[in-house]
Amino acid sequence: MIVSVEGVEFKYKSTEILKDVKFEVEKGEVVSILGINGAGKSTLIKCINKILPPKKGTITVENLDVNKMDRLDLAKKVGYVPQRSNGNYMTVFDALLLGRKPHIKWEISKKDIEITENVLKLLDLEKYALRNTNELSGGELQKVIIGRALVQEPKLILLDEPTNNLDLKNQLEVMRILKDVSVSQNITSIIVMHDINLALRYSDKFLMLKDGKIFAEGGKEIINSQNIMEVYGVNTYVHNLNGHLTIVPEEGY
Ligand SMILES: Nc1ncnc2c1ncn2[C@@H]1O[C@H](COP(=O)(O)OP(=O)(O)OP(=O)(O)O)[C@@H](O)[C@H]1O
Repeated sequence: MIVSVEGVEFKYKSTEILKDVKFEVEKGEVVSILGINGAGKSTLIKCINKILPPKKGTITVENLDVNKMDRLDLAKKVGYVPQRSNGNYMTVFDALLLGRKPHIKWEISKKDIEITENVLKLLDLEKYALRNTNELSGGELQKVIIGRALVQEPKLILLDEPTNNLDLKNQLEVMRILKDVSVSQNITSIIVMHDINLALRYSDKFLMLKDGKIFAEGGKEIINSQNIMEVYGVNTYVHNLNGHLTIVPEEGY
């Protein structure tokens, strides 16, 4: 087990967002968090990354209590891709290299450069290496931010709607890369997703969040018409298309 969330509660002022959230994630799993807008998905992954402090409960990563870890130690284990990012006057290469920061002691090593170059290649960003990040399209920038999390060589990556800005090919590519690193490097991903079909294709496990609680948790079997109705309020058919489970909303849902 890499992540354990136990009895987590979170409030923004007096508004309760997360109520007794409890789940575990195994090493190397790709996990999608599903739920309607405002369900608390981003809040949950921000709690795991210690950006927000839960009011109650415990979150551990590799059996260490996140709340007791310092930022640097946490950054060696956990990468985070936020919902929105801005570019700046830093080049793509330097923005990726920044992901090595938690590992750099005195100066940048050959290994740091090598890892950065590998991720540049993996995400097909080589042609942008020397361009400033404020001169990229939204999708290109999104890939750089995902790349920076990979350069960090974390055990766990938390991603908040990572495919949002991406065209179809890049959506598939990013999800495939997350799946590949989960298999080849045992890196775990917890991904907030709105596209249920994309989630179905690449995830091992699903967490459906409703009213601040885990409504359903498990494999593909929990992505069924009944649960989708309960969580999203939409009538759907579940089809098996060439071996891929596919959710199709009913006419007039
Ligand atoms: N800084 C904040 N202060 C007060 N309320 C907030 C704050 N951030 C989020 N909220 C509220 O908390 C609730 C959960 O927000 P959160 O961003 O976690 O939802 P989400 O499931 O990620 O939504 P989406 O799918 O729209 O991104 C929402 O009702 C939101 O309006």
